[in-house]
Amino acid sequence: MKNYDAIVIGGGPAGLAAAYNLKSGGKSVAVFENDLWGGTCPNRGCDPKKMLLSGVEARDRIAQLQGKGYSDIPFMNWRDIEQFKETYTSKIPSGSKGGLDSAGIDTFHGDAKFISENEIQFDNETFHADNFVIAAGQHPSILNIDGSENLLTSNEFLSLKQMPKSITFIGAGYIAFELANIANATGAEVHLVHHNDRPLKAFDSEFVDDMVSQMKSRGIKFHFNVNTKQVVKNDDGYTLVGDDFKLNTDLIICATGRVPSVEGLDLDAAGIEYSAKGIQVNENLQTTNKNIYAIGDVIAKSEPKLTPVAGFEAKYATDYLLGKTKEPISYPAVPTLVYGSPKLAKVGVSVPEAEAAPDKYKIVSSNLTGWFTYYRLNEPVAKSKIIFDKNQQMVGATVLTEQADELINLLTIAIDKKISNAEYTKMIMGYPTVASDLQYLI
Ligand SMILES: Cc1cc2nc3c(=O)[nH]c(=O)nc-3n(C[C@H](O)[C@H](O)[C@H](O)COP(=O)(O)OP(=O)(O)OC[C@H]3O[C@@H](n4cnc5c(N)ncnc54)[C@H](O)[C@@H]3O)c2cc1C
Ligand SMILES: NC(=O)c1ccc[n+]([C@@H]2O[C@H](COP(=O)([O-])OP(=O)(O)OC[C@H]3O[C@@H](n4cnc5c(N)ncnc54)[C@H](O)[C@@H]3O)[C@@H](O)[C@H]2O)c1
Repeated sequence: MKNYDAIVIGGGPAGLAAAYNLKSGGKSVAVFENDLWGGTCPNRGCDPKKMLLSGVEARDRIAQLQGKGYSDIPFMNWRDIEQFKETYTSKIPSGSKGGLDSAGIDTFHGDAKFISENEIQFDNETFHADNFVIAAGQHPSILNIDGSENLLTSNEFLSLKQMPKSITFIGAGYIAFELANIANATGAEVHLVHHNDRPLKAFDSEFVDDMVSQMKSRGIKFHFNVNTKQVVKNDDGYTLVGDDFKLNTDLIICATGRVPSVEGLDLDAAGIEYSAKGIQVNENLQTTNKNIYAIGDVIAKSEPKLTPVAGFEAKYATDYLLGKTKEPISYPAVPTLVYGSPKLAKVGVSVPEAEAAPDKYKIVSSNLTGWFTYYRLNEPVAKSKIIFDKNQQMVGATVLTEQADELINLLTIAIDKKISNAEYTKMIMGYPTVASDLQYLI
């Protein structure tokens, strides 16, 4: 039997951050990973996606400057950019494991399962620990339909060796929008099939409609209110079948959500309760077994399932475990972003929330296309909705622009640190930039 102070299950952003914090807190630590060291974000999520987006952004810039210095819109060469992405992702697993080795954290690769409240079994050996941290993340869900074996997921899309002539995404959430936009920049025929007519349902519908219009203008074909019933393989691709709907396509990516990776862990043996939404945790991120914590995408929570949230929870849970805090977890404002063309982002109080409580909130809508920062890039759409409380303090924002990824972070700082307009104007920002515009937004 092997003994550790703490065992972490999952070597993604949450698990790695937890392991390092526990080790630097003086604990003996082991991490178990059953797939790629580094987890979803750097191997099959945020980072490879955003590397591919670099090419889309370059193309968008050129497209916006037609007749203003440029006269052709090049397609993105998929094989080249995919290989560029690979130069980054191929080093992640060894780099992630190497970091743990150098820190003196033991690593084990393969499947482990709980056999009691404080033991797991791995390779016919029993491992005991005083505490466990479960950070097993999520994996893509696949529709339960006839022909589901013909569906691929974001995992395979991000490493396709060749972009097919036509590609179809089922779903209209973050993944479908982001990957459809990338495929479109290569010149592929792109379809997006959705079971209702409310894509990106967590976002302001007016801005989503603008984003859909932009993507349509680039040639992406949206098929709303189509309930996918079956996928049939044929000689030269697949047919997606819905009620009164048929679509022939070369490849189909299922992007209908992600599910917690709990199967195989035998959580019941450790007294840990969970549901289809994830592992149940309390305000200290303890599971129903108080010695076992769960963090990151694998937990059932209302906060968005994102890398920085996973890291925040890892720091909190392990600080709590180390006795560094006794407070319940308290999340700061969490920005969320859809990396399309343009990018859509929100933080804090949402537009529907503000609309439902006009006595509490004021919404200031701005068309930013004429503002210098956006005008110089000739952005076709750039808009913001900033939400203020009764004290004129900004409490929420939704923005739609190519530069939303930078803008939303500045707005997040202002919301989180309660920076007023008067305070902001006391600072000097580099000009002309997204940051220097902020004094006119908040
Ligand atoms: C296509 C895509 C794009 C994304 N883009 C963004 C983005 O732009 N920004 C953002 O913030 N977030 C993004 N995300 C979400 C982000 O990747 C996750 O929120 C983040 O990776 C969560 O970290 P985690 O450590 O909780 O889980 P993961 O990163 O999923 O890590 C969990 C690890 O546990 C391992 N594991 C699972 N079961 C076991 C087991 N039984 N034993 C041992 N190991 C196990 C898994 O193999 C995995 O390595 C994206 C996700 C996807 C899929
Ligand atoms: N930029 C980012 O931060 C980013 C990017 C990608 C993924 N992520 C993370 O990954 C998670 C999963 O992303 P996702 O896009 O798979 O999930 P999602 O929950 O954002 O979207 C799933 C979509 O599939 C639709 N859907 C469900 N069942 C369907 C069906 N039967 N037919 C057609 N459509 C159906 C849903 O209505 C929804 O629009 C996100 O919630 C987020 O946490 C984040």
